[in-house]
Amino acid sequence: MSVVFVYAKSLPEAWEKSLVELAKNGVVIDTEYNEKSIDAPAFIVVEEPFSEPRIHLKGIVAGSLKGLLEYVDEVVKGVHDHLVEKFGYTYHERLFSYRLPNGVIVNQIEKVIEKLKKVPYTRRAQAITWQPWKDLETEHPPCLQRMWFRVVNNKLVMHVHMRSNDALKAAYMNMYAFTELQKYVAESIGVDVGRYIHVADSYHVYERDWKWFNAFVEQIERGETRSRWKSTAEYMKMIQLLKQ
Ligand SMILES: O=c1ccn([C@H]2C[C@H](O)[C@@H](COP(=O)(O)O)O2)c(=O)[nH]1
Repeated sequence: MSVVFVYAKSLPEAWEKSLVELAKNGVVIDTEYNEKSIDAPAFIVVEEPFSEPRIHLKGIVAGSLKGLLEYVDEVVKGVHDHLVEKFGYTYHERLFSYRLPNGVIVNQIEKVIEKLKKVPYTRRAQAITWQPWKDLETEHPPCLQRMWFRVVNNKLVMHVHMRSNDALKAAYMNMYAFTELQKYVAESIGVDVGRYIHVADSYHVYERDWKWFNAFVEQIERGETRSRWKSTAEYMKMIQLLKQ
């Protein structure tokens, strides 16, 4: 079946398994960037997203090792929201200050936290990014579409829905940052972090990356990539060493 379905304990395990499944089950589909991609819908379950090791060094495709932390600050703290005019959107801006065409601004995450504090089992705690009055026309519409939250057994569960996700060059960093947002919401409610589910309508790898994608998948299957899994403490130490 041409779908990616993954069940894993940790983030590095989930990401690796998703790439193996995509290589096996993906189909070749054209893209709007004049090149082909290998593509499948993906459903990725991460049972304990904060279990260690949580870092996959190969998943950090950001120019620098600390780029992962900068991306977390962008998504959770909004450090790049001042650049929205230039880039069209940031996830933090859409989630924490979603601007309606009439100028009204909605802090969806604050509302999610309020709702879950009142009714932990509500099915209505969600935040969206899509703004059809402009995203249907803009050049770079957001890939993240919706985040859904619920408290189950005193843990905060989060489901994330993306319309499009670069499996090789973005998915790990997306999942890492989104689970940091999950932790932020969990802490605001006063519960632990629970299961994370990542859904992508199109989970893909571009043709230009196929060579190293296939090589990486072979390395995963031979068990050679475990040395790239690091605990958060090890990762922080690596960043400190680079600073010196
Ligand atoms: O958070 C993001 C933002 C972008 N992309 C990737 C997915 C696609 O490869 C590309 C956007 O292209 P379109 O789907 O808009 O054509 O960027 C991600 O994977 N995650």
